[in-house]
Amino acid sequence: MESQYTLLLLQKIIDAQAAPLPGLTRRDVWLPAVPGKALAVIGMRRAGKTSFLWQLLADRHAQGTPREGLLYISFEDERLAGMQASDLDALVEAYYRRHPEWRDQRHCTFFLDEIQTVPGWEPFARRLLDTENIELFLSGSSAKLLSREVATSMRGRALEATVTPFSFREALRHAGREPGKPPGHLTKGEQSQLDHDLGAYLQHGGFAEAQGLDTRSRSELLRSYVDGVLLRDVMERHNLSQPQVLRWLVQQLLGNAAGAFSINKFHADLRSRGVPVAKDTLHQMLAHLEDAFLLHSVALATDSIRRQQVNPRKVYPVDTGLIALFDRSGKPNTGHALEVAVLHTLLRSGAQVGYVLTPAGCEVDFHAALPSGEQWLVQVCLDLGDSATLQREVHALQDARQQWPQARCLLVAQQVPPTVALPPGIELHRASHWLLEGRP
Ligand SMILES: Nc1ncnc2c1ncn2[C@@H]1O[C@H](COP(=O)(O)OP(=O)(O)OP(=O)(O)O)[C@@H](O)[C@H]1O
Repeated sequence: MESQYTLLLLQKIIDAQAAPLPGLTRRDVWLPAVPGKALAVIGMRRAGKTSFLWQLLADRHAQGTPREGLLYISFEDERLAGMQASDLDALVEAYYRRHPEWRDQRHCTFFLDEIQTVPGWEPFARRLLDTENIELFLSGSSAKLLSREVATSMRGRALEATVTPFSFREALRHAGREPGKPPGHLTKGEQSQLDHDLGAYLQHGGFAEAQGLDTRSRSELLRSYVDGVLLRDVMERHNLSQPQVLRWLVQQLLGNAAGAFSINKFHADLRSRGVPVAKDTLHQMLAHLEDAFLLHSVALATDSIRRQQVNPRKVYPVDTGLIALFDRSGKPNTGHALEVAVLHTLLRSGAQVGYVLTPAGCEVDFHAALPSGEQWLVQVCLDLGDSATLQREVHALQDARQQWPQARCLLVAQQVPPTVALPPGIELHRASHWLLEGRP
């Protein structure tokens, strides 16, 4: 079917297929392997979704699919403004006009970026899967291509892969310093470089564009990312009218990264200052911030829904680099940054994560239920140098283990003393190794 966009789409196809493959840092994103489904690549703005689509395309090419069988199209193009769902068929027509040999017998792959700019694109995407034998990867701005909406609108025909800022290993790879051997085999000099790199990663975070920037430029960049989320992904998208309340909320949440947050307390505080806002609005704002991937909240690990509801959630930013933006102490908050990095490592491995508060009042940072069925109790600690700290952390793990006797107990510490006596069943891991490996 001809459309006013056919010629333009044809030109975009020719240009995209002639473009050299970008030299990107390889991402270790987990992909669900379910044939016949579209894969929606989601994540916070600037986390690297488009780049990851290109990685997937390059992988297909390396595995033998010629470039003609791989089509990347970005709909974020002012010349396509006004395109409607009915015009999307023109894309398939333009593609087959250029590559008639792929129409019948071959299995081509489309990478549709910023697809959400075409209203009503979902039936088109479903049809590509069902009738055209086209494998489909989708990505879009987190403001519009929200995970649960993709799931609903694609009627179960799409699965998701989440792209986060670089992990520690990916950040090292980006800098050309990924160790080529297991961390346990590093020389003293290599280990000391790795520890130094970890310190930098915890401060600077993993956004690709923030790597290697000086402090002031990095703050400006990360602030612009956060502003983009607040303005476009939350305020504009959800038609909210209290920008200042949203800013206070974010300051409160991220100024206390890895801390417990109570909407009730925050609401009471605003009321006492004469700010009229409904508690429900605050709950919604928090949910929108999570949907936009700016932060992740962790509930108490328990089977009791009631206990989960009455206990506050702990809130973690998507990236350690954001901590310094909101911290008012003026000192680098490395302890919290390490907790954030450990949490994201657990989440990347597909774990369900909660925090632990034992009946005796001991706290353990994370209980992680892994897809394999394994359970871990993870205590994160900066420095285990003094024996009182060590004893306290070990005691908390032992106490928590009474609730989860099957769980492995891990102490993950940035500074590990050369010799340390631990009771049976408690494993000690150097943070730089644990984050590098992604699992013990
Ligand atoms: N794997 C990577 N290697 C090198 N640079 C990267 C990588 N991933 C992202 N970047 C850089 O980070 C920036 C943002 O990446 P990208 O456009 O892929 O993110 P996005 O999530 O699609 O952004 P948006 O939310 O704006 O659509 C770009 O400048 C890109 O070059």
